[in-house]
Amino acid sequence: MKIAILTSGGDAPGMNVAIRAAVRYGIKKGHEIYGVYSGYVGLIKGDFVKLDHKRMSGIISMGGTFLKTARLEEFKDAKFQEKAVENLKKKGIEGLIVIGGDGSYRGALALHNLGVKVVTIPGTIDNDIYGTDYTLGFHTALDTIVSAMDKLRDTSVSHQRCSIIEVMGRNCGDLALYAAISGGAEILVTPEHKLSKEDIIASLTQYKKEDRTHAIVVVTEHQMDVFEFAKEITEKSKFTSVATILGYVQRGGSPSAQDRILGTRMGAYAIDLFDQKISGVAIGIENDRLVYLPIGVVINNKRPVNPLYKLVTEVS
Ligand SMILES: Nc1ncnc2c1ncn2[C@@H]1O[C@H](COP(=O)(O)OP(=O)(O)OP(=O)(O)O)[C@@H](O)[C@H]1O
Ligand SMILES: O=P(O)(O)OC[C@H]1O[C@](O)(CO)[C@@H](O)[C@@H]1O
Ligand SMILES: [Mg+2]
Repeated sequence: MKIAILTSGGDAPGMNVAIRAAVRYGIKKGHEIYGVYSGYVGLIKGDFVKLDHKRMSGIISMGGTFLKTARLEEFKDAKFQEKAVENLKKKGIEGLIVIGGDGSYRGALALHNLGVKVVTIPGTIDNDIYGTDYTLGFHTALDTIVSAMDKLRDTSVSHQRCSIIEVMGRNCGDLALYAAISGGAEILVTPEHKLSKEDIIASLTQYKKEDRTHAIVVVTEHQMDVFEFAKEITEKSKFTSVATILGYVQRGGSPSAQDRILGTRMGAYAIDLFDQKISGVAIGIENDRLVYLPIGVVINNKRPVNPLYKLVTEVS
């Protein structure tokens, strides 16, 4: 069978690993594997490249995605989706592996509904996809955040400051939550765990009275203007505060061993699913076992609130 593979949405460390596994395992299983450049952009342009074992050499340790990625608003339009199907048909490609986040999954479902055999792999640092404990790239991004937090802690302690750290995650607080636990943050603000500014300032005022030398506040993006809030904390709590937005550094870097294993397992599993004539599904990992669910189910469900939230308050 001819199978194409693309990466879409924000890049995530581990995407290359999943491509590598799907290509090498897929070829061993007798398939022809094609890469599509720049996600859905390449699909509507017919920008395909045949991939072989050798082309995968060396990419296991590379961050980003060698196939490039894109966000393409127009892909919500049926006209462009039909063009993509036409281009796949022209090449005789029957199967498509989409590696991306929830938005990319919507495009994948549209293609599945138009008759393409699609399997999706959760590739996003945000960990915001239903039906999987972890998305590919989440753990590497988390490691990057924790290493930055350790550095920020050093300077916070030296200057006896409060450090506010804004991390990515879009509408999901998992990066902030796991970072708060791993980096020993005092306060955590996420979409699932909102705290009022007054409550945060009251806690920091109390910490200052207790003579704590520093404090770390981790905040998911889009929750507040962290620079303005740092000024407000400094004025009201007397705990001198500085804000750092970690930004795109969180999306880059060599995938962690954990993401390499996850990417390899998921890439190979996608091929196994095609071989079992299963498609229209999203791959996930639950309790360390590979699983799959219909893409529509994954898109239409929200992840339950993470039970780890309890831990943050208990150990801060
Ligand atoms: N409803 C939809 N129908 C068809 N295609 C869609 C739809 N929503 C999103 N897409 C396609 O998927 C692309 C990626 O979506 P989005 O920007 O939400 O990123 P993502 O895949 O969720 O990844 P991340 O959140 O990690 O950046 C969009 O630019 C668009 O091309
Ligand atoms: O690259 P862009 O389009 O600015 O996207 C940023 C968004 O992408 C993500 O990094 C996920 O890939 C989110 O955490 C963030 O909100
Ligand atoms: Mg998304």
